[in-house]
Amino acid sequence: MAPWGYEKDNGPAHWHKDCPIANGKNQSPIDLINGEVKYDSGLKPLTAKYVPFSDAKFLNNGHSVQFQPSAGNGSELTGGPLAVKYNFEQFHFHWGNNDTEGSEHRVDGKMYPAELHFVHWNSTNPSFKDAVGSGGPNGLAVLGFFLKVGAENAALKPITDLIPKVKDAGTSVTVPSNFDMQAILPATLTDYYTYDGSLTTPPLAECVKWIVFKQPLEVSAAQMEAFRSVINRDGKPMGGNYRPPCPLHDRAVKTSFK
Ligand SMILES: COc1ccc([C@H]2OC(=S)NC2=O)c(OC)c1
Ligand SMILES: [Zn+2]
Repeated sequence: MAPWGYEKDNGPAHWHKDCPIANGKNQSPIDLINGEVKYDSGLKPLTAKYVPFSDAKFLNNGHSVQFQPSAGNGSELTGGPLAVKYNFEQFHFHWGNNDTEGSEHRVDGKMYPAELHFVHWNSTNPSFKDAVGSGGPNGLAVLGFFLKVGAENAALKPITDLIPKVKDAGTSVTVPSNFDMQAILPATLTDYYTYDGSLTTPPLAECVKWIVFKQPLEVSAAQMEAFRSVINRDGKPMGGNYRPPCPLHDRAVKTSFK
């Protein structure tokens, strides 16, 4: 099989050939159906502490654009549905070629123009890679933020301004050390959906505690156009780099809100 992608000949319907777990019972993304979720009063507040990065890269890996600090930077996530501390690893995006599509998760069937994933790994593992392979849904904790078109996102501007420098697959650029990642997050990390799921691209490992926020972040039309100018490893626009929803099977989706 050609390396996996999102085209007709290598897209999500083909992934099971190299990754049989694609047809597993804990796959992501899913459609978050409000009539089927259950409020869980036991969910604690989430705390994310992102410390300034000395050397971080913004890169085009052929299927997304990704912010990646050097390992062991000390940024961490605790609370919510998480039993232990998780270390920040990277954040990246999924988006569409128009405003009606692009997010991986959906809410009552609605897609947003993009979705931002903040990736963290369970600190009881020696590394991110070990956490991915640790088995069970507590290896990674991924915060999912929907993006909708509106006001310019000043916190994401230092990143979206770098996009022209990573237009082509395999390119990367150093991120200015004054980039404040904490500013991207809403002031309080409340109102989220949480469920056990997987990576949304190969290897599709079922190692993710998902935390998807109900309130979308806003980005400007110009910022969305910046994402749509990115080219993938096949030399085509990267937009459309989202997996369609997977069956819920017998999983429960809990909410921190009524
Ligand atoms: C080996 O590391 C990986 C591999 C794939 C993914 C995909 O799974 C989700 S979620 N988004 C993705 O693009 C990943 O993200 C955490 C990390
Ligand atoms: Zn992702």
